[in-house]
Amino acid sequence: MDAEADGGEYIVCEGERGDGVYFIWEGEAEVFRSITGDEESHTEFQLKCYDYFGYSTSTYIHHANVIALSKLTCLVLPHEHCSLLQKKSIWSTDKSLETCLSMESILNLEPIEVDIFQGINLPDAPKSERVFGGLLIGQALAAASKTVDFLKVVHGLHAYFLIGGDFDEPFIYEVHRLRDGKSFATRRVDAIQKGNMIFTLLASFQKEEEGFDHQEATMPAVPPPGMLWPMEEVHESFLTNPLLPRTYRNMVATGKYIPWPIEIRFCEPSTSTYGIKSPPSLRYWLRAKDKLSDDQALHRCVVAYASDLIFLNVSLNPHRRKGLETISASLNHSMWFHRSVRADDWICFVIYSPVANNARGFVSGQMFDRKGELLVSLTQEGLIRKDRSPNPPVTSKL
Ligand SMILES: CCCCCCCCCCCCCC(=O)SCCNC(=O)CCNC(=O)[C@H](O)C(C)(C)COP(=O)(O)OP(=O)(O)OC[C@H]1O[C@@H](n2cnc3c(N)ncnc32)[C@H](O)[C@@H]1OP(=O)(O)O
Repeated sequence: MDAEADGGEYIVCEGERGDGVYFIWEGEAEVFRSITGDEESHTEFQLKCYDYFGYSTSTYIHHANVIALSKLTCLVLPHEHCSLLQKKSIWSTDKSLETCLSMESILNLEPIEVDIFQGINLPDAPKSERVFGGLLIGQALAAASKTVDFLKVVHGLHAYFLIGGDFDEPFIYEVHRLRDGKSFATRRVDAIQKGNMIFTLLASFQKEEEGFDHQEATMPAVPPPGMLWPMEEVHESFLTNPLLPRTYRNMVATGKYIPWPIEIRFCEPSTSTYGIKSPPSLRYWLRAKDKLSDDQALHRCVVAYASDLIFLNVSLNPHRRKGLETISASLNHSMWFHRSVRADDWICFVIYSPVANNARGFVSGQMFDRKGELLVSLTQEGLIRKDRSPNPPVTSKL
């Protein structure tokens, strides 16, 4: 909506309830406050084109009068739409994000001190037995990104998971500025809980630069995501699938299913649930469920988060058999970003495990966009063991 006034007319009056934020589109105005009653008044300053005033919430009362000095046109953003003015990006620490489970809320960090940030495991986020490694990678990378010149984006990262995290304690991310060069910048981020370093990440950032270009890797021929089942439907089918043990089906039926913020579509039916041996490879499409703001740093953090979801367990495929219970935990994780990514568009994750030995599985992966361009290369090494106890309680060592 807009508001108009001629020279000398009041556009807002002191003591009146504010109805939104006013942006001056044309003309000039004067701000003044009454000092005692109506007689004395006191000019504060003048407003010109593109200046703005007013309040974004309906409870505020104007503390000054605004009078048009000439013909004045203001565009008014009513307070009920003022949330549009809030930034939606990992650079914002908007508290309202905590109410909905979007990727931006999961990666949201609170600045505590210079180069120190705090992240949490949202209570309503999906959980497994351990604090999800991808959460630590995504939040630590977000912390590092906040300390780097915005023209530089992450191109490589290497992380180590040192101790299992505690779901109920905040993660404190300490960023160490190792180097700031003209083209590159390097950061180390340590994640601390109760005084213990649980995770550490090294990340290198680079400015965009013209250079040599080739791609030998080719995306395998896979069905497009639109032709494949959403994970939710696969999950529902477990309830009635007679191939699955009854105990497993009961667990699916009674367990609370919390949808992931990442949508996943397997390119071929996954047999891992059935306890059947299969080759050490997997291909699936993934993307963030929510639309993300255009912030390349955010997109890379979301891809980093998602990359740890279904990766290491591919190394268990050739060892699966009925009744075999396993424990697994990511030990380290490396990523190389070759190109810009859009985490809210489909990405094909092609995983292969060339070796497992000494209770460690090794996986390597490639992520392609829908055109077949290689976006990211990844590797991970993780602990894979036969479970010694039927239901091992995984507790934090902090
Ligand atoms: C989108 C939604 C996301 C959220 C949903 C996610 C779902 C998807 C999930 C995706 C998941 C993605 C992947 C992720 O996110 S995994 C999460 C990220 N990774 C980690 O948290 C690993 C952190 N690192 C460590 O915990 C340590 O470095 C480890 C443990 C690796 C080594 O440290 P250490 O050298 O000290 O270890 P240890 O060898 O002495 O053993 C440690 C303990 O384990 C017991 N133990 C040993 N062997 C067995 C056995 N065979 N059966 C049963 N228990 C066994 C053993 O008794 C001992 O306990 P205790 O005696 O000390 O009490």
